[in-house]
Amino acid sequence: MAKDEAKASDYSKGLLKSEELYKYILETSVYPREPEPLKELRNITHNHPRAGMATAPDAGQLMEMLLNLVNAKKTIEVGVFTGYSLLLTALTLPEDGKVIAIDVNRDSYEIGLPVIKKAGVEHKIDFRESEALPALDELLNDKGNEGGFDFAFVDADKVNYSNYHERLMRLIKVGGIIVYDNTLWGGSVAEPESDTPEWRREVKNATLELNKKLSADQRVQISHAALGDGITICRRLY
Ligand SMILES: C[S@@+](CC[C@H](N)C(=O)[O-])C[C@H]1O[C@@H](n2cnc3c(N)ncnc32)[C@H](O)[C@@H]1O
Repeated sequence: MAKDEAKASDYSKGLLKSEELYKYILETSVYPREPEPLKELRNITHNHPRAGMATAPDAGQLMEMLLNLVNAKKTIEVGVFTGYSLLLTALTLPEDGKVIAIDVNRDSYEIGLPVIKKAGVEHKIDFRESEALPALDELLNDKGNEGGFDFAFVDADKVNYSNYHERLMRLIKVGGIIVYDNTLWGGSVAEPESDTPEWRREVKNATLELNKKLSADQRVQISHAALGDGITICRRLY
């Protein structure tokens, strides 16, 4: 199989009406423009038993554009795994840009680290092995960090997204962007309770709550996009 041919597992996150359509998007618009280091990291991650956790490449492509649109220089990432979205961020930031990357698990970050080093962008990454809540609170302890970030990407434990939102709303500047991943949770948000297996329900309910909260939050402009597993883009208005 050619390196850029979409693999069966690439479709699992797609919320489109057919796998063919998702394959078409990936092969026409995403893979041909995906930087080489990201391809390499995606291929390494493909063999990981939890490969499905990596950010979908089509969502990544939009994220790259958003980073560019806000001229992001200082960003926060919550949930790194092997580093697909982190490497994408580091490649997009200017030479003097910085991403604070938070994850409880350093081991998976180290799987992608050789690719990050080879790409020459490790100096832009401040990796913090920590639970996200205390790490964000630590950032907030320094008043100078309030409104000090241009962009945040949240892709960790879904049940805490509401808590992350309140902290990130203080850390992100007015006009800055927060992106939440998995806000359609495999499509389960729109299915009857009885169709959702027990193990998915806690996150489904947390996602339903988050989506209502973001919709009602007048401090942000939002776009709930059916990309990857669903992403919600929030732009801080005040
Ligand atoms: C879906 S993966 C992130 C995928 C990543 N964005 C990528 O592109 O590959 C979720 C990550 O969140 C981390 N995580 C889960 N709960 C966390 C928490 N409470 N605080 C910090 N990280 C957490 C996990 O260790 C895991 O690496």
